[in-house]
Amino acid sequence: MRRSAAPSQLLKRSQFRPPFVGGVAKRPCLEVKTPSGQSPGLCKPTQVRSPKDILSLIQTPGSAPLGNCEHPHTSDSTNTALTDDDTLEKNIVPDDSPSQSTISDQTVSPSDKLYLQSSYSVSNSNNLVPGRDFVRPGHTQSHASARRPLGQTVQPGAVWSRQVRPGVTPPTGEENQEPPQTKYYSVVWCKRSNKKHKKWEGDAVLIVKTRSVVLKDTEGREIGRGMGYKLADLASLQDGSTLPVGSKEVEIQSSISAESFASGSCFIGEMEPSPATQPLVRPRPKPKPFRLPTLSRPSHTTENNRSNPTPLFDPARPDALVMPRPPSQHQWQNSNSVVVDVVVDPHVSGHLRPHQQEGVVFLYECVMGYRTHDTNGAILADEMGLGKTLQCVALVWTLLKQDPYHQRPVVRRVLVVTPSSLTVNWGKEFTKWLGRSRLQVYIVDQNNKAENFGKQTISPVMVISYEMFIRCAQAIKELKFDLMICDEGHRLKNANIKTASLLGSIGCKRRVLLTGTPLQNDIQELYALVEFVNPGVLGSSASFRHVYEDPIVASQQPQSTEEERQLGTSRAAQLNRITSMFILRRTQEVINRYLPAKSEYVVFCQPTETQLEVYHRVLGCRGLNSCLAAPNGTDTLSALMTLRKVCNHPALLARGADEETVKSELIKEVAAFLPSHLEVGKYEETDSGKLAVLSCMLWALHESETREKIVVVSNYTSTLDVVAALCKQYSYTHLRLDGSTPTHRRQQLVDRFNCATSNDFVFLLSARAGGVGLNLVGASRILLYDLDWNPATDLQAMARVWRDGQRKKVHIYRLLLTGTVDEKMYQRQIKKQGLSGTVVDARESQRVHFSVQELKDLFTLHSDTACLTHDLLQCECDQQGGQAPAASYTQQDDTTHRACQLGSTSTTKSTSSTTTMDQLYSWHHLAPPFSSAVVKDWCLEAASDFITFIFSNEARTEVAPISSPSL
Ligand SMILES: Nc1ncnc2c1ncn2[C@@H]1O[C@H](COP(=O)(O)OP(=O)(O)OP(=O)(O)O)[C@@H](O)[C@H]1O
Ligand SMILES: [Mg+2]
Repeated sequence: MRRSAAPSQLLKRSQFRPPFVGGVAKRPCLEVKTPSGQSPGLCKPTQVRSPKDILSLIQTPGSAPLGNCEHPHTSDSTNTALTDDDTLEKNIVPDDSPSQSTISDQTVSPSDKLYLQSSYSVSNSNNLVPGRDFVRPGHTQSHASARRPLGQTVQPGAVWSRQVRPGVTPPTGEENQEPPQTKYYSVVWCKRSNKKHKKWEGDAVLIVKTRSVVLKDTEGREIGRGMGYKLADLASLQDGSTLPVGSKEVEIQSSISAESFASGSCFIGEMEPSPATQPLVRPRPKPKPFRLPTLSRPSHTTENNRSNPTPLFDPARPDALVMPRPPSQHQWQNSNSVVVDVVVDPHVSGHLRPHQQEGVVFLYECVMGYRTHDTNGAILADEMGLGKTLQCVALVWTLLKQDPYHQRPVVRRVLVVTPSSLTVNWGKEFTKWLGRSRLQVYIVDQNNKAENFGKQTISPVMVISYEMFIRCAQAIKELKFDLMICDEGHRLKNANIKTASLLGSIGCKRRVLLTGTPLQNDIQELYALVEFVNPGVLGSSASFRHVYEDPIVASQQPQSTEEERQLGTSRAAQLNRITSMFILRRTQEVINRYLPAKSEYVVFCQPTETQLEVYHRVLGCRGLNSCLAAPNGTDTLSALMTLRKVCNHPALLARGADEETVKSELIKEVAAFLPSHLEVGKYEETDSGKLAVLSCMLWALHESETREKIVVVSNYTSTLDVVAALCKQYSYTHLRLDGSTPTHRRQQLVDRFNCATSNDFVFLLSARAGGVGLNLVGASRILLYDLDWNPATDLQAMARVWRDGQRKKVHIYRLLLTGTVDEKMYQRQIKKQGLSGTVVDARESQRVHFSVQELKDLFTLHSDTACLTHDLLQCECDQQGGQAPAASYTQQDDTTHRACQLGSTSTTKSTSSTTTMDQLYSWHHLAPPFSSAVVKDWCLEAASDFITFIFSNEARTEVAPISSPSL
């Protein structure tokens, strides 16, 4: 290897700064809401109902509203604040009229006796869908009188409540009674009137508290409230009772259980699994001793294979992966068919890891509609590198060739939509696992036009990038695909973007969405993704917001009441229960044993004099201070971006270094006082602490005999220019993949880099263009030159190297400039604030919201510390990896042990999630001098002159034998 002077020898320490030294309890009250179809009087949506069942459900004897009488205080408005019941008591309207009225038999016609509660469509469907299963406005019921019990007297004072039942003494002395529990009723409502025949306008849920009620429509929106009712009146509500609520009048249809309200199923409907669906986690299917009886057989079938079908692959093989058989209801719907075992081709199934087998079964059940009725979508949200592609390959190949009813294959055409950097990779994965002879893939590019796909018969699978898809959407719509797979599907999290709406309009109901990024951080995004794969399952956007989002968000507020917390928890649990029927997520722990060990380092780099000077100047800028005075998304981001550029390299602020610098007012202001030696394209190591560290590390790695390669990741292409210039200066061979790399070049670059015999030493990767999906296992080291606000983006980047197929020990480095915004961003990540709904993505400027206090903190430079983050931990260790005298940092997780000791391996379990404060506390904490005994990484050691602090952690795994397909 070429011997050259180490950059650390060329860089003078003098160019750097000298080293641093060192509620009020509420009475129980109830709310009522409109059942979106779940009243006990109705059958469970999943049950198949006989006509008799249905009749019994819709025949409801009941009582009717009585004439006009005194009303409690009621209102329609959502603006009227419902006071605490204590207050309410003071407002109670005296309601003690002694008069009684009698309902005459004459008001009831015989036909009224059979009251058709037609509010709910009795559908065979699994879920009750608002808008489909709720009563439609305008539905007239002339049954009001019919629901009155005949000849009974009613307390007019209690007027709107149901009549007193015979033998029941009207309650008196309310003030001595225990406040009743909150109750919930399914009701119909209409405008208040004296008309005999009510024209019910819709369903609702009535929440009855001690003396007050709340009326919510089927989407969970409040449409009325009332207060000052008599305890006895509310206590005696029954089916058929009527009650005024604001300017509305409601009639009780049935009561709703507290559980149904708590879960929200009274609004959204219950989503039950298909009766015969097996639990997901099951042992590998065993061959069955007997063939299941055929439900029915087409009478006209005479061919032997139709009447006596055999599975395509032997289900009796010991390692056979046999798909679950259709549940009985599914079989009924295909009553002319025989059932035959669907067995995954052993050529593929032999390679599947246990979690992948489970994933294939899950996907199969979802797209076949076995897990739930009427839905055929699934989200496979396994963490990065778990082999989602292989699971899809196994699914596609199975569905293309087999059918449980032994008719025609379940799918004939499959559409795979991926980011442009992954189209070729999908082709390669199909070939890798199936071989070219089994299946060929049609990758849309300049040579293979989307519209020509229909003209060829060789390949049933089209792979297309999202960008290309937008251009060819019309042609693709006409091609009629039976299964659609959207890779890195979190980009569809916003239903309004063109890609999502165009993909949604493709008439293909079997949809699989793949994403390695967590879904649960933004509940609206979760809704958008679910709505894409299984439209309607979570109700309308409005009902989802009222029923799930608002209560869940409210329960997470620090000032939330106990009642709000309980409701939020149960709604979240219900949401989880519903989505778990079609969302599967496994963490990297399931493949850790197949992966080599990895070491992680957070490296705090010493700022140069130039950096400190420019940083200070930027902080003093007018533009930045006006941003503090009146924060707004765009200016804040621009200010943060400017500071981050100083951290990466101050020459990036020279005008014309990138497009941003031309646009930004702040940068224009900064450019005026930039030291004159900083020029575009002249990126000296002596001007940037991070570049100096990187330079030393690259040199050490290049000079070593290990022949290791490294991936360098940045969020900015301009920063990649800086690193590219460094590589050029030292003649390091390098490849680069960023947004400007043509799609067809991307996989070529990846393949070339991964090739063991290639000389390419550095792979420069833009986190945005290539952070997801790529396999860069040719490198065993990866360095994140800067961080993203979203920790998931960083995790995605790191997973490019530490993934299945990697055989060497992996080293992951993150560079931060000490005391600067770099550290602040990192702290937000470890404090789990990165995604907490305030900062989601710096690219989405309109979504960035900081408080003034947060901004002040972000815009403060701490030049007197070796590691602000270590200070934040309040750790009193010896900073040489040794043990702290006593753990002064309050650990939330008792199981985390303090492990500043050398050689100790963190017991941190999650290797794939963002490191937390607790976990960081248990890492090794290292301050200079960095001897090799302390640092244990010769690359870092080479750069130790420019490092102020290091956090390091080693995750060792029991390495299982790595099985690769024989290709
Ligand atoms: N069972 C297996 N045996 C060996 N290698 C496997 C296996 N499953 C997957 N791999 C390999 O692991 C690598 C990662 O798989 P894949 O790209 O499908 O991951 P992923 O889940 O899509 O991750 P990401 O979210 O990062 O896209 C690929 O190179 C793939 O070929
Ligand atoms: Mg992938």
